[in-house]
Amino acid sequence: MNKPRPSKKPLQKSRPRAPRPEPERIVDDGDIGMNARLAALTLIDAALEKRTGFDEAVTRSDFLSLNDSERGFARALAMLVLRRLGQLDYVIDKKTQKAPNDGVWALLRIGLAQIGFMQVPDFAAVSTTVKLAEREAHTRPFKGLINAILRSVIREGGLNTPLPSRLAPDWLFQRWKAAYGEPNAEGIALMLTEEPATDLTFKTAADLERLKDELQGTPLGGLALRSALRGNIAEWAGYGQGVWWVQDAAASVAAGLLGDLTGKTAIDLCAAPGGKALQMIAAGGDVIALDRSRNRLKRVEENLVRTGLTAEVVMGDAETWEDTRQFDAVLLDAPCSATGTLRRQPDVLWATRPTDIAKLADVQHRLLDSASGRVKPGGSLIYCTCSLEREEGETQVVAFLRRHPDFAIKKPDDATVIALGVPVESVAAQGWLRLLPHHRPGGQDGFFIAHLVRQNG
Ligand SMILES: C[S@@+](CC[C@H](N)C(=O)[O-])C[C@H]1O[C@@H](n2cnc3c(N)ncnc32)[C@H](O)[C@@H]1O
Repeated sequence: MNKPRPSKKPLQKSRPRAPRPEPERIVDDGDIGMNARLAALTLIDAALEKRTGFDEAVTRSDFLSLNDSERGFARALAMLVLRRLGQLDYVIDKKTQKAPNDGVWALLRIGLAQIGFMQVPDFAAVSTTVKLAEREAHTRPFKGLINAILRSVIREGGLNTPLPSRLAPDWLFQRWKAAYGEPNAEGIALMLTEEPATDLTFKTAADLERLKDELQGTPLGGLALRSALRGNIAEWAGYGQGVWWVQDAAASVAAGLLGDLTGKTAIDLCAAPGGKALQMIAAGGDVIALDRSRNRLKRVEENLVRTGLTAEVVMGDAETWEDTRQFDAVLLDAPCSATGTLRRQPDVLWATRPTDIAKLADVQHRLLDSASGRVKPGGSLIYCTCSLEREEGETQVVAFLRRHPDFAIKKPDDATVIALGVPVESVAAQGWLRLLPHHRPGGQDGFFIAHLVRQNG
């Protein structure tokens, strides 16, 4: 099993224990049982193995053969472990003299997560974890140890909270510290433990105004609204009418920078599932939504049908797509490490390796070069990634401007920043936006966004 657990090095001093957080919504007194917990262990293993591991594991037949409540519980437990991995590993590290084997470590993680953060009675969390330990030869001898550790945490009233630097993978924390300074790195790492709210982007301001109370929403600027609702979004007001779609507030800024696109042509070169393309259409643009993934393009089609918006949908590779048209607006929301989505995808954060960032930066470089040729003179190129890594943002744009002196950065003016609800600390002196997850109260996806304009002539 591939796991980023800490070594037995001297521990940092812990902070005072935080109040016990709100438990997850799924309740289990042990009835959901062993299958769900075994499935959670499998999901966690898969998630730590590779970046797409979690998403693949939830579509496998063994997972799908579970009943609804087992699947729900397994998913919630696995996600919770991944969100709290740094904290859980910190506690296990503190409670053990010698690092236990991988199987014992994995069981302790799920046992502690249930005790610390789920509405599972403590006795059920302990007994199911011990029963799982009985099943395997390499964990059976450690039943007593598991029982003792879980009970000691219960006696202490919950889990100790480590310093923020222990919440995220150390190598990423060190990068963030080097890029943005320690307080920002800590702010980012703390966001990992937050369950994000659902942000919606509206077709029109009138729709947002009409539905904001029913959706228990807080307007975030532009056409974005943060809803306090939970549960099935298909049952929320306005979903059936297609007047909004789910999109993080920070993500909505990228297309928002293009403003009114009436009478203009636009292309989203990496369009699926379509959030930014829908925004460009709603802003009046004549839009092409291009993506190389047939499956993901189905989501674009579904979103277009539901919202009643229209675009030319094209399956193709943005780098090599042979089409000589040039556009008033080109949006490149490039494939990236997605470290900025840590609140929504903690699994991706733990499975990312430094080599992934270098490989993705190379792809982004090529996509940017190709995208530049598709911009009309005087037109706009929006480059964005939901990554916190400079190689996928700042460094990329600085190098691009050196290769393409016919482009310049357009810094958003104050009125645009205010209208789109961009936190002021997210606007860099160089003119690009570096939206960090903790810049917005309640959090947001981390994004890098640059508006590049091709000079005329
Ligand atoms: C970050 S997502 C895009 C999100 C989208 N812009 C939105 O707002 O909903 C990146 C997308 O890029 C697509 N992609 C990756 N490499 C590509 C390529 N070379 N050409 C076209 N699409 C690509 C992926 O299939 C994925 O759908």
